[in-house]
Amino acid sequence: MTQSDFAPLRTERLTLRPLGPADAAELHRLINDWDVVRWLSRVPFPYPRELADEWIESTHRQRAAGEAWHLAIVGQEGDKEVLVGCVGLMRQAETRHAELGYWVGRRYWGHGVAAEAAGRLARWGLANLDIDRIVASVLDENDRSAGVLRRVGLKESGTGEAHFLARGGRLPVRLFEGGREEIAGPFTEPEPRPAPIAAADAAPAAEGKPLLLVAACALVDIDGRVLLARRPEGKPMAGLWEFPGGKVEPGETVEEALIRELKEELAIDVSAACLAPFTFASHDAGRFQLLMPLYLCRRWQGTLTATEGQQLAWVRPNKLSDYAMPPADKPLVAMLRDFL
Ligand SMILES: Nc1nc2c([nH]c(=O)n2[C@@H]2O[C@H](COP(=O)(O)OP(=O)(O)OP(=O)(O)O)[C@@H](O)[C@H]2O)c(=O)[nH]1
Repeated sequence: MTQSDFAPLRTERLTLRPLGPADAAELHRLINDWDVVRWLSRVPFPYPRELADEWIESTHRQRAAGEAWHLAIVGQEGDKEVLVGCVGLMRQAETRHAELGYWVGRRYWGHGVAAEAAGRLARWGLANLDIDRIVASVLDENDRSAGVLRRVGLKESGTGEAHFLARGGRLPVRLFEGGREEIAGPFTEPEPRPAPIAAADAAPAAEGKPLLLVAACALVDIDGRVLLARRPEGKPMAGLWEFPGGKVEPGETVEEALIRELKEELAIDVSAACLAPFTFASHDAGRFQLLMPLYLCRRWQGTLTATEGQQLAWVRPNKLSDYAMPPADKPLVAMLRDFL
């Protein structure tokens, strides 16, 4: 198996990448340590050397099957890359959540490595997998790991019990969970720009909040399917599906903004004559009021390309509600379904 089926995730100090056979010896050296294993539920102690090879092999199968993403946490010591620990996400398809797990070799404790790696993988998962929540559990007295989960953005949600292989029995655990908003950042834009409606007699937005004007478009293909684009990691609400479009910049008309955004995001040329006003969303997004005209467009020129690396999906109108979308879009989906 190659390591190239997954592009490494980077943080300020770390790289998260698939494990390879060459990691087995070092992984074994780091994890065959009671101070590490005593906190982990599925790991035996002592840890047999062959298990490192078998487990690494299994991580590739699980990733290929879309079940789990176990990655090496790699740091830098001088100019040398060193294995520091492992971090993983295990997906539960039915409940749309994934379980987060991690461990760090004892000599790397105390540097915030676990939170940096776990936070990065959790945000990646919410942006790229079909999940809405991250869950985790820690052994009751494992305050250090509870602190890591809090730093990632998870909240304590209850208690339970889990089997701890190395301890030979069931022990009490604390349960944690968090959603997109807690882990990947608030649903609202970090700093709302001033409303592009500058005229003195423009209607004030609700509760005097700034108005954010966003132009969006439902592109419809000859089979009547609608194009959705997935918000990439790093943007607010990463992982949610939306209609292509974006903020209207000062001095632009809504149509000009949409034509620009469709060119930037999808590399297609659309003329204003092909943009049919359809409906709009008006949504209280916290610190600002979102006003989003939605256009329909059935004709464009050029080959549709995801220029920002975003995932795209052509979706039948009756399947639109299977896609997790921002709250403002929900009423639009129902209207599109009825109309198309
Ligand atoms: N394009 C688009 N934006 C939507 C939809 N629904 C929805 O709530 N929004 C919100 O409208 C705003 C659009 O911002 P954006 O970040 O896509 O705009 P942009 O392309 O100008 O982004 P930029 O600031 O990264 O350049 C975001 O707050 C986004 O969450 C939708 O269906 N399509």
